[in-house]
Order: sequence, then structure tokens, then C-alpha cells
Amino acid sequence: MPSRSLLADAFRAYPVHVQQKNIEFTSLQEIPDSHKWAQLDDELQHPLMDPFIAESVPVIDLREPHALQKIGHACKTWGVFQVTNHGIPTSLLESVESASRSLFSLPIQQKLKAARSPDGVSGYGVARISSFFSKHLWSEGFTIVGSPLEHFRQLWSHDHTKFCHIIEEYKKEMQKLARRLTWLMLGSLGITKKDLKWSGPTGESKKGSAALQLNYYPACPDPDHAMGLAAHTDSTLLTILHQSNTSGLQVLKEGIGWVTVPPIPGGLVVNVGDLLHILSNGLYPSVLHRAVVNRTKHRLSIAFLYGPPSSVQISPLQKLVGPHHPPLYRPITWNEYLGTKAKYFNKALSSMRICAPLNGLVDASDHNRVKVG
Ligand SMILES: C=C1C[C@]23C[C@@]1(O)CC[C@H]2[C@@]12CCC[C@@](C)(C(=O)O1)[C@H]2[C@@H]3C(=O)O
Ligand SMILES: O=C(O)CCC(=O)C(=O)O
Ligand SMILES: [Fe+2]
Repeated sequence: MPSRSLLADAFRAYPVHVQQKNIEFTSLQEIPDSHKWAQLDDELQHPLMDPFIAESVPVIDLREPHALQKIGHACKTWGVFQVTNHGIPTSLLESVESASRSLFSLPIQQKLKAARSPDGVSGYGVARISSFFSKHLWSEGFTIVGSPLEHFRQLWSHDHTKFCHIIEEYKKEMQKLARRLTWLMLGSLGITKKDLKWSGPTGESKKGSAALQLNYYPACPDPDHAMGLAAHTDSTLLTILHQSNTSGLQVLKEGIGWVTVPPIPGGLVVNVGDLLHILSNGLYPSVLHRAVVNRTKHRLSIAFLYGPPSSVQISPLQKLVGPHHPPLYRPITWNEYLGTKAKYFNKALSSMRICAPLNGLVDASDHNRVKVG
């Protein structure tokens, strides 16, 4: 049995029975009907390729003096930014990328030995959100909550320990960075540690929970009709994403459309998740994003999905509510929220609302105008 964590219990009530198509993507000359999506709405190309388009996701050097203010502005206006000088060693990023590459290049029958069970959270399989779509995603995933040991033993009977060490080291470093970024993001709203009841200094029980999601997007003969990862918001406080040097991540920017987040050497993408959206009472909206695929190049991404201790109640922060700013969302734990997401997907955040927003805007993921599928 993989080691247990409270997060691992989140989906017991909502098992996912996706009819997984265990295909070897690389052998296909054209995409099968089961994977053929309607033409993707590419409203915006790579921002660096068009000199007339000035809008691009902010890049923030964590060592610069105004990093806090820049982070606040990015969270409010984009819900996503890239960070440089974040302190994660390049060698560790390279090791985790190479370990992920080794994992996904195993034969399908081997990978299936570590398949995620329908009501489980860890293991190999398609992203949970696939169950909401009639077409299959052009990707494979591997989710790690708690120790990867048991699953890795199934994948590599002899040399699993070296892969476990890399993952454990990566999780440890990411946990530190995620805590630091959480405080920068909350700090930019004027929130301090004493405003957050569950944020003890370093005690085990006060540590945030997390999941690591390895994503692999094989090269695709018809990328305009395939979807790597369909549009979604993350059910987290924040997510830190390392993408390999192939682009594919796109974020939805109000008034513009889909904007590509180009990989920058050594940069990490940070996006606001639904729980920070709730905590900030909608001041920092979670960002709708997706991954598109490439005709000639495969792509890897590694997402560190960070949240509070899984059974702590999250609700709009006291400091941010008042007579003119009523709390917009009801309290919920991360575990409960994951269950709600498993049931309602992109309507989960709206289902938490206790009050209509004063500005009349809907939650980003609940856009009727946006085709998410
Ligand atoms: C903590 C989690 C967030 C996540 C579900 C999970 O239990 C582990 C995998 C995460 C992920 C990664 C890919 C996109 C996503 C929507 C999905 O299907 O699995 C997210 C989930 C989420 O943020 O809701
Ligand atoms: O691969 C990407 O760029 C996006 C991955 C992602 O959104 C996720 O894992 O939640
Ligand atoms: Fe995501």
C-alpha cells in the first residue's frame, strides 16, 4: 500500500472510472476519433512572436526589492506569474525532469502496474478531469501524494530508490518555496502570520499538504484537434509548475483570450488556485489554464500543487471582509473542496458562493462564454 495521507481520502466518495485508452501515442500517424477535439480557439499566438502584442505573463525576480508588490499586481491582474532566482537548484529541476522522462518512457504494461485506482489519488493514469469530457486527452499523468515508494517499486524493481530520492528532495524544496510564495502573496494583501490561524511556524501539523503531478504530452500529428490538458483551475492555494523547454501552457486572460506562457530557462510558473481565491475573497482570482500539444516535440511538466493542511477550514480572511466586502464563499476544507471539484469540476468554486459578487463578475472557471472543452 502506498503511504497514506489525508489528501488520499479526498476522492473516496467520487471514484473516477475513465475508460483509459492505453495507447502508445508515439506509434500513431493520425489522431483517432476518440481523441479528436473541435478546432482549438487560438485567439492569441506566442506573445514573443508578435511584436504588437505587449501582454505577457509577468516575470518576477524574487531577489528584486519590489517583488512583493509585483506579485500582488500579478495575482490581481493575471492570477499567474513566472519567478526567477527562486532558489531551486537547476540540477534538481534537471533530475526531476529526467526521472519523469524515464517514467513515461517505460512500456505501457509496466506503467499500468502503478495505475491509480478509481477512488485513489496517487499513481499512473489520465488526469482526473478527463471524466468530464467525451474526448480523451493527449497526455499521460502520474500523481504523487505522500511517498512514491510503493508505486516506484512496481515501475522499477531494482533502481527505484534513486528515483524516490529525487522526488523526496524535490518535494522538500518545493514545499519551502511554496510556503515562501504563499507569504509573499498573502503579504501583498496585508496579511501576516497572525491573521492565519493554521499557519504555525514549522510544526508538522501546520505544514501545508501537497501533491506532485507529472504530466507528459507526446508529440501529436494534429495538434489543432487534440487537447493535452483541458481548461481548468487548480484546487490549490497555489501551484508551482516546471515546464520543459517546449511551450504548451496557456492561461485565459480576460479581454484577450488564451495567452501562451513561454518556458524561460530556470523559471517556474506560479498560479493562483481556487483556495487562495476563496481566502482572498476573490481579490486574487484563480486562473483558468490548459495545456496544448505540439506537432513535433513531446513536452513534460511537473506541477507542485500546494494547499493548507487538508482538514483545516478555509474561508475569506477576516481582514479582507467588512460591511462593504461581505464574505463571498463559505468555509471548506481542502479535502471537501477536492470532493466538490470531483463532482462539479469548473463549477466547484461558484458552488461555494454564499453571496453574489458586488462587481457582478462570475468566477473565471465558470465562464459561459469560454469553451472549456
Ligand atoms: C491535489 C490535487 C489537485 C488535482 C487533484 C489532486 O488530488 C492531485 C492531482 C491534481 C490535478 C493535476 C492536473 C489537473 C487537475 C485538475 C487534475 O485533474 O488533477 C488537478 C487537480 C485539481 O487541482 O483539482
Ligand atoms: O502542463 C502544463 O503546462 C499544465 C499542467 C497543469 O495545469 C496541472 O498539472 O495542473
Ligand atoms: Fe493545472
